[in-house]
Amino acid sequence: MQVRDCLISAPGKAILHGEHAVVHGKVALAVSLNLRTYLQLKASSDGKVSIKLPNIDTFVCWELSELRQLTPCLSGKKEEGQCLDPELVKRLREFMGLTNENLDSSTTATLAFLYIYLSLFGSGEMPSLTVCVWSELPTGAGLGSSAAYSVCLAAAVLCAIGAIPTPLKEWEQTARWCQEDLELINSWAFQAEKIIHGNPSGVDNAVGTWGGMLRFLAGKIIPLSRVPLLRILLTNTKVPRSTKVLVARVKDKINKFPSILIPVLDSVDAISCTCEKVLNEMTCEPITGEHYNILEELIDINQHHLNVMGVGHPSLDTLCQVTAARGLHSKLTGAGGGGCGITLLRPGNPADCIESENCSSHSSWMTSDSGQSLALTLQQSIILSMHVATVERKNSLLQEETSSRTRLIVSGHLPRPTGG
Ligand SMILES: Nc1ncnc2c1ncn2[C@@H]1O[C@H](COP(=O)(O)OP(=O)(O)OP(=O)(O)O)[C@@H](O)[C@H]1O
Ligand SMILES: C[C@@](O)(CCO)CC(=O)[O-]
Ligand SMILES: [Mg+2]
Repeated sequence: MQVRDCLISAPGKAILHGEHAVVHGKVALAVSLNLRTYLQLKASSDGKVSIKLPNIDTFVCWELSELRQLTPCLSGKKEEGQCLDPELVKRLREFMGLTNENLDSSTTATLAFLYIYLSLFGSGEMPSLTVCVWSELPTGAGLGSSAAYSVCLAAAVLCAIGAIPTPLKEWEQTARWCQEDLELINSWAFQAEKIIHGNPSGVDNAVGTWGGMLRFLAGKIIPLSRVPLLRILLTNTKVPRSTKVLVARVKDKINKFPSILIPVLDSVDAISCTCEKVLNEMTCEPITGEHYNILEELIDINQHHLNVMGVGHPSLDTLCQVTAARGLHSKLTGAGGGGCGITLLRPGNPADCIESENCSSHSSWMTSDSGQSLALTLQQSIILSMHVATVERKNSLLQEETSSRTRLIVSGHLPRPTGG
């Protein structure tokens, strides 16, 4: 079987409010970034299936004959991807020789790939192909790298089996899928996220699939079309962490202290709803300092709640302290435990004042892989701007590499990963 080559791209995301609470049925507000993951699928004729994941130093190749042995248990359903097939997961784990639950980056990404490949191709003729995925997103830093990876995988394999069209015409720069196709992509991406996260809410893959800013509640996705211009500083503490571990930690805490933690989750829900209301007001009436006061207080309260849930980290505390000393308010974004934080900037706060300040006294808190100090690392902070105007909504999941018009624009740069 020969599949069609394709190039897919999906965005990362930042969560403004609602991380972790969203896993327990509460509201989250999230927005896509113009930092993206790219996937190239190429047909091959060597009787092998290969994956190249340069960001995580993973290069694996299987004979088709090996993979065929894993297929008899498959139901071959391509219409939906809501529940993981436990039998296939078990076989894959045995095939890969996995015994424990907490897997490294490479194993998790490989497992997610094999799950999607075998679920979708397993009931028919299995094609020989090479998949290469590379990303502008830092891996495991709270910006939805796993979801962007999952969305790309799902879209590419669905295209390859012909379950969704390859809508790209020669003269078009970007491809669009209809709502039904996007829902199918999202549902399979959700499965891949389950392999990576254990118990994801689905918010990250929804943003990766649809882009823009959205409100997410118990699987329901509501695009937010009226959003004011906000500038948000995004800072990577570079402290590695795993979303799966953090989500499990919060669940344990809720089970241990339900009467204490459930009100915290309800409060986070109220924060997301209040934030949404204020953002909406800011598009209808002149923006005042009071709007910013409320947004800042919501950030502070939520950060305290996230600490109570046990997903803070000293590096994030330092981010909050360093920015508070400059009158700015920060919280973690994504799963926490390290990773990235967001800082709300008021219109008068020039970002360069933050970068140019002498931060050497904090040189130990955000030491990067190469031993750079905070002063240097802060230059790797990036400013996000949410656009006021509702630009024409484009699918943020593209089939060709072009700049997409998502609603959160990153100016400045995170380092591009090597090997991409
Ligand atoms: N570019 C990539 N190539 C291959 N695998 C990737 C890539 N990006 C992410 N992954 C997979 O996703 C895992 C990281 O997912 P994780 O959910 O822990 O972090 P995140 O998605 O970046 O943050 P958050 O879930 O808080 O937004 C990696 O360990 C790897 O398995
Ligand atoms: C921590 C979490 O709420 C957000 C991770 O970006 C997990 C999830 O919603 O799946
Ligand atoms: Mg993730």
